[in-house]
Amino acid sequence: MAPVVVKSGPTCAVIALKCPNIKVTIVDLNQSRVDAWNSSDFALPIYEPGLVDIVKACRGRNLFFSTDVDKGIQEADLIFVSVNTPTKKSGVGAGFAADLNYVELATRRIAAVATTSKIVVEKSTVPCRTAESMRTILDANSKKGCDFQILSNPEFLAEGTAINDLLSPDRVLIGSLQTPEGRDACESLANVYAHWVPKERILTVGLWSSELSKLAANAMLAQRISSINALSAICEATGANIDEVAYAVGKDSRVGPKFLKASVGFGGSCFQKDILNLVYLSESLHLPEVAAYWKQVVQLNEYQKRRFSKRVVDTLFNTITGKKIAVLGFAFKADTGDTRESAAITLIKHFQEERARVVVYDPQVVESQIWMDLSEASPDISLDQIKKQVSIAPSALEACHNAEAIVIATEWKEFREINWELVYANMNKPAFVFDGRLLVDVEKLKQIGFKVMSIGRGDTY
Ligand SMILES: NC(=O)C1=CN([C@@H]2O[C@H](COP(=O)(O)OP(=O)(O)OC[C@H]3O[C@@H](n4cnc5c(N)ncnc54)[C@H](O)[C@@H]3O)[C@@H](O)[C@H]2O)C=CC1
Ligand SMILES: O=C(O)[C@H]1O[C@H](OP(=O)(O)OP(=O)(O)OC[C@H]2O[C@@H](n3ccc(=O)[nH]c3=O)[C@H](O)[C@@H]2O)[C@H](O)[C@@H](O)[C@@H]1O
Repeated sequence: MAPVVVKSGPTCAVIALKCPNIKVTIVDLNQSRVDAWNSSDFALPIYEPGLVDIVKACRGRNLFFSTDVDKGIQEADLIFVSVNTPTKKSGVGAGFAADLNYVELATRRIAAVATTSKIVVEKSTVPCRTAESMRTILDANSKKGCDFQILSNPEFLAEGTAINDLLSPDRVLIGSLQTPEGRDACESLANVYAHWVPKERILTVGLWSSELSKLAANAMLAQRISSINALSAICEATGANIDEVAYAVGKDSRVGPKFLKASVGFGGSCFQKDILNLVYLSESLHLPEVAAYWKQVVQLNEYQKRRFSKRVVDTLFNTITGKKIAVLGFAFKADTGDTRESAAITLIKHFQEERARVVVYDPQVVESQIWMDLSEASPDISLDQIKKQVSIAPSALEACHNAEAIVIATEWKEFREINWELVYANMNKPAFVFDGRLLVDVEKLKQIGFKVMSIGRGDTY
């Protein structure tokens, strides 16, 4: 069997690793990304722990990367469509609905060039019933004798832990039409995963349930973070400690301990996008109360970021104008170079508005990405103007030099291991640490002399 993949590097690299008898070709229109996947020094387009070893083991054996989309489609029996589905920026549903243009274009291309029957797998996160639109396009445009079966197979990996998530998934979900042909297609895909995933973890359901389950899973994960972040505000006002509250609540097996870490706000390319998508779906279905419920998860997240920035300003004697603030971390979480919807972008924008001087350090995010994100966040300000206020440091130590305050925006492990005595010696006094990730040892830093403010702790100053 020869699946071809429209994008989705980590997933398909793991399929190639675990299924040496399957030829996997990842096709992407983006030449520079494909060049990076094929680069001789394995400088891959994304940073993901463990990925490079898999690509080293499989590339050229049964894993190939190409921009020749048409050839990839023609050779494949199984096609994963994993193109981007961002939030629409204009037109009907702008700011909420998913932009399905890339999915539609990829589907039309499959219909146009396929000369044999295929199983087309919807891997992108999409609104409920998108598979129906894909089937309509394929049926209306296919050649005689070409039959297309559409499956939904949502991706549940998280960035930074993608390889582990893929190697030992909690579940693999496959949705299909409940027709004999639909069930056969479902079994073919299940057989691919069965190379390494225990059978009881491969769940097969109807198409629409599968599509909705993906949005539901992300919405419920993000809802837990907004719930704990809402409680963090109460902790700060009362002297309770959010880590202790999360621990106590998470011990109830009905709640569970995961995804209860209070933070400066969730980021990443999917949580906000997928919840807004769910909000739009609910509104389209004339369910305004349901829409309002999910919308609040995103609104609370915005509030959390604003609340944190305000606490910085309030604590620094109500003004940060001209003060140097070191922002440690720019990625939306640790162990990734991805910055999409990162809380750091919003915080820096707030600090810019207060006319502070900001120095950023992140161990993985490249400089050009930081400048691009900050420019996009402040479209009315030129990059030259931004660079007068913001600079990028090559290490955490240098970022903190002569700063009045440190803001921890990403939970990189190396920030836990900083030489805090040295950092303190080189800072202006009083030296403040604002921990947006509950990362530092508060007591240790206080002993050194720092004034420490943690999310969800009112007693740490
Ligand atoms: N990034 C993640 O960790 C996860 C992403 N997802 C979902 O997977 C989908 C893809 O997400 P990302 O990989 O983050 O997006 P991305 O924006 O990083 O990559 C999408 C790629 O698709 C390519 N592309 C677009 N149209 C194409 C076409 N017609 N033919 C060939 N290539 C085409 C683009 O050049 C781009 O490189 C989204 O629906 C997202 O919600 C789901 C779970 C996890
Ligand atoms: O659809 C997707 O794209 C993916 O979205 C998330 O994965 P991801 O965004 O990569 O990373 P998460 O670990 O979920 O973190 C998201 C954000 O929440 C924050 N977070 C996470 C957990 C927590 O307890 N507290 C918290 O603030 C993280 O720092 C990060 O900013 C989901 O966890 C994946 O299951 C899903 O496949």
